[in-house]
Amino acid sequence: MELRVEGATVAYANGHVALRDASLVLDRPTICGLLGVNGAGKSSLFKAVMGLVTPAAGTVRIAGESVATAQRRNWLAYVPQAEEVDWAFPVSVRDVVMMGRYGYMNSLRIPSAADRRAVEQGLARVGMLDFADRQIGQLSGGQKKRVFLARALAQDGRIILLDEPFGGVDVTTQEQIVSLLRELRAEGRIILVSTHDLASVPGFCDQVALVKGTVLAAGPTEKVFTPANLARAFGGTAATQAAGASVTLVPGPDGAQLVMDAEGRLLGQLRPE
Ligand SMILES: Nc1ncnc2c1ncn2[C@@H]1O[C@H](COP(=O)(O)OP(=O)(O)OP(=O)(O)O)[C@@H](O)[C@H]1O
Repeated sequence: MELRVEGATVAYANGHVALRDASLVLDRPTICGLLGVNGAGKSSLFKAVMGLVTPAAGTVRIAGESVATAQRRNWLAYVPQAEEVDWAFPVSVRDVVMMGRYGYMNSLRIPSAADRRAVEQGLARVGMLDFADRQIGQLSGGQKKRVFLARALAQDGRIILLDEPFGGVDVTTQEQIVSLLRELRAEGRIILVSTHDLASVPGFCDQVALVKGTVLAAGPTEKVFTPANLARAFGGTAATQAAGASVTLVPGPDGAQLVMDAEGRLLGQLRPE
C-alpha cells in the first residue's frame, strides 16, 4: 500500500485556501502523526485523501490509483472528528459499524453472513460488543470513538485516517486505541492520525507530518519531531515558557527526554551524555 499526496492545494467554496502545495508520501506500514494547530489544514488533508474535497491543484494517488478507485476497492477508512457526526441520528452502534460494510454490498444493502461477522469482530476488537444495540447518542465520548474505529475495522481499510481520536478520551481508552493502531500497522496498514496530544507522539508514531497551511516537514519521528520543527508548526515561543512551569519528561527519540508543559507543548529536549 502507498499513499502519495503531491502538491495538493485545497480551497473551499468561499475562496479560503486551507492547504497549499502539500505533499506527503507514506509507502510502508506506519503510524504517522499529523500535527498542527487548529485550522492548520489537517482535516482538509484528510478530506482530500478521502475524496470529500477535490484538490484545486496537485494529486492524491493510492497504490498508484485514483481516490475514486481506492474508494471502490474499500481501501480507505475514515474515523471522523466527533463534531462531524450527527449523534441524534437514530441508529444503533451495530448499524454504524455495518456502514463500514456498505462498500461490499449490492444496492439493496442486505448484509451477508460475512458482513455480520466483520461487524461483530470489529465491535469485539474495540470492546464494544455489549453496546451493539445502543443508540449511538447514548455513549460516552471514548465509546463513540471506539464505535467509529470498529467501523473502520469492519471495512478492512488498508489506509486508515483518524481525525483526533484522543480528544476527550481517558488514558486507558487512549492506550487501548494506541495498541489497536499498532496491531493494524503490524497487519500492513497505513495509519494517519491527527492529534493535538504532542506528548504521546514519540511513544506511538513512527513518522510525523507537521502541517501549517501546507506540510512543513514529514518523515521519521526522530528526524522531524524536533523542537525547531515544532516551533515552526506551533509558534516560536514554546522554548521560552520553561521558567516556573510544571513540566513532564517524555521519552523521546534516541534516548532523549522531551520536556513538555502541562498542555503537551514541547519546551525542549534533554540529550543523554
Ligand atoms: N468547508 C469549509 N469552508 C471554508 N473554509 C473551511 C472549510 N473547512 C475548513 N475551512 C478552513 O480551512 C482551514 C483549515 O481547516 P481544517 O479543518 O483543515 O484544519 P484542522 O487543522 O483540521 O483544524 P482542527 O485542529 O481545528 O481540526 C481553516 O482556516 C478553516 O476555517
